[in-house]
Amino acid sequence: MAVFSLLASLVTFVALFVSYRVFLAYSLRLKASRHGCKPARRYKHYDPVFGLDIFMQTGDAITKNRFLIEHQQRYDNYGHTFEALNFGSRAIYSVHPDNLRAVFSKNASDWGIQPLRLHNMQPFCGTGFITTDGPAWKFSHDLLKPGFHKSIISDFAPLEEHLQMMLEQIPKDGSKFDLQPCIFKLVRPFLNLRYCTALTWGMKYLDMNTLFLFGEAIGMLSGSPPVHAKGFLDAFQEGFNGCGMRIALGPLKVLLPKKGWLKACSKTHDFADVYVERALQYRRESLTLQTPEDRNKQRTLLFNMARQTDNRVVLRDQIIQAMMAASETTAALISTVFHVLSNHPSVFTKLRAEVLAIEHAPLDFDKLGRMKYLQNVILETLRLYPVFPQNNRVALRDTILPTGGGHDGTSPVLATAGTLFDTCFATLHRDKTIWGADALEFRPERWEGKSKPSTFEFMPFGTGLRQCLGQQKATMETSYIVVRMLQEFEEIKSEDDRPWQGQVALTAKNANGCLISVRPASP
Ligand code: HEM
Repeated sequence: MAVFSLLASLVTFVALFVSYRVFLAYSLRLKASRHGCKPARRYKHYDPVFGLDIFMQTGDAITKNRFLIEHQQRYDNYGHTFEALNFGSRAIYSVHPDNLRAVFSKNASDWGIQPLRLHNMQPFCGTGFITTDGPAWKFSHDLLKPGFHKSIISDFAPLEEHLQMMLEQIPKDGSKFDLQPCIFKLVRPFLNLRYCTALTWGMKYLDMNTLFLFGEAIGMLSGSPPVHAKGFLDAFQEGFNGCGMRIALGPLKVLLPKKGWLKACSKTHDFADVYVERALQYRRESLTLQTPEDRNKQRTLLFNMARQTDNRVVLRDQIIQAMMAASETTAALISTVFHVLSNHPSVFTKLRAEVLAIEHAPLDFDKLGRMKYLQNVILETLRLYPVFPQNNRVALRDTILPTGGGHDGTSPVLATAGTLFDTCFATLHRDKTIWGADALEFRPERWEGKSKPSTFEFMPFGTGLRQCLGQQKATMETSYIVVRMLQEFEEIKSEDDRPWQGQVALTAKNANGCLISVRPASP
């Protein structure tokens, strides 16, 4: 009797569940047809159940530095918008500006990142602007924002100091060298100390971003890291990579070993806690901090957050996430600018003329900002080689993308809650329907005309509420380094015939480095 009643309950449950699913499917279809929605073109999967083939192809493309090419080919084959399976769930791939407007701006509250990231990244970096949506994101954003004020990020003195050390070491006899690792040491937040000590030239242990983030170049200038930083660099990298792997592997992440990763997370926390304690101490003493050195301590991003909260976990989470956001970004941009300049002598000559015209007067934000050709070179570099080439969101509720559906790809597309939206800025920025027939050419002059691309046609720093807070800092530091290098060298020549090949982790840089030779400016 008990078995019978158990069976009956089970059957009722299954019937209710099936009816609910049917009702859901029906109401969704109704909603879709009411808005004229049609499905987008379907990716032809070999695995039609989970779509593991696309996952494997993407992994293979990453290891062969063909990730961006693979994406471009998919869009060439399927058009601006298509759908595919993502571990059995639905994913919509789109580089259509109207869809980007919907996802990043108009209907941005329908889309988020928390369901994708928080559970995968929390042990490493907790809750912050990278891992949350809604009020939690807003809280983090508001904490960070004051730390990016122009008055804080416009001091180029530390950058010049580090640049001088690099300049001393650059071979000036016309021999070829790789500028990329050198630049990465200049502005990269975290240096692999083992790698740096192995280099015979370049600036040792320098770090612009850690200075900005928490006020210390982690032992780089002295050549030995402080005790609390021992092992930190490896731990941070392992923790960060572990987050990326967990997101990429989706449900397969259970296969990843956890113990080592958690240890790396904990090591990263211990390191960050040291700076959090210091920032809180400055907060307590802030009224008595009077000297210029003290005021410098107050210019860090962490101190600016500690002014607003004394919650240690909040501060730790934010500063680790800020380290992640800053990681390799400016360095990748600077290094790519030199790649293009060394490969385009006429651009180099034109830019150098602009640089020489300002003579050696001190450089500041306004002066650099007014150098039109310089800014156009940077924009054009970000167009063809965006540092963040790809981005994604997940639908938090049922919502509609304005285009991409039906045979001609112009009907709206229904995205049900949980649908992944994936876009590729590298493809968007090379779209001939937006940029014209010469879209693949590096031509800074294209930015001189009156008609500028819309925010949804060119978005190297993202757009909408989550737009990059470090944009001005990154572009001004890049401007500064480029101007100073062109003051120092009258020729920067490429020593590499290979094209730029995107090595994509979170950011993209040239897999082949930046092999150049230089000729110092005649006195
Ligand atoms: C060339 C350099 C850089 C590029 C191309 C870049 C790009 C981006 C992009 C595309 C986003 C939006 C992410 C999204 O919508 O999901 C973003 C957000 C952000 N970036 Fe950058 N970034 C750069 C440098 C930096 C630097 C140096 C910092 C300094 C710490 C920084 C801090 C941030 C922050 C805090 C956010 C999140 C803003 C928010 O959600 O409120 N970025 N960045």
